Amino acid sequence: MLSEILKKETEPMIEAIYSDAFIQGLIRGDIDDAAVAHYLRADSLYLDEFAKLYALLMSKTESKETVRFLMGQMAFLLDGESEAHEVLAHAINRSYEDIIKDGEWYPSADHYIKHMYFNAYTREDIAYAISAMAPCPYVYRRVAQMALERHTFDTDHPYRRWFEFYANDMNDTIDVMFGIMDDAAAHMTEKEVGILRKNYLESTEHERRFFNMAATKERWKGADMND
Ligand SMILES: Cc1ncc(CN)c(N)n1
Repeated sequence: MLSEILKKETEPMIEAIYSDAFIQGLIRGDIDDAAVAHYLRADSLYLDEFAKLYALLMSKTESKETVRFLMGQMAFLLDGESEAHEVLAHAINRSYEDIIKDGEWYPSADHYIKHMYFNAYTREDIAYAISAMAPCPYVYRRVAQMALERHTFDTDHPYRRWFEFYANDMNDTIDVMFGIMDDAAAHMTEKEVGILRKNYLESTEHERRFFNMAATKERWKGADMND
């Protein structure tokens, strides 16, 4: 099945994400506060758009079951992940609202969301957009599982609940997304399946870039000229 192949194929990239500065900083608990704030500013914008992508896909499917899933995901995103974000804001002793009020589309986040929108707007079958979106829950679940398997977090560890949230709350989302991709792949040509695969691999790389963007506090070069 396509999803099983992709899970295996992306495991080295997910190991790399796990070893990179952002996740390791969360695990050690000594990540730079400014990197966490940078991540939250980008991620609040990213999740708002991710929710709107579901709305866009709703208009493209005939399946009521898929519409129900998409609606549930929208509600979850508009509200649900705030729990994970609150953990990060609390760890750096700042209010979430205060951190995100000057959110910006930093380059890597900007590139990532446009990859998803491109697939949602230019292709009729929602499986293409879903293949670009599925690494979003999958990478976080896998990274969180790795962290919880490999480390014992003290109960008062500032980021423990962030890992627990993503290790546990993504299962239904991932199953449905992989189901949509696998069903589509079963009747697609080899070339079309190749696009699903490429979308998925690129998004996994985008996930890595997104964390590194926060760790390095990436900005547009032109933005410095206004400082
Ligand atoms: C960039 C990104 N990717 C994934 C997730 C987890 N839904 C997230 N919050 N942000």
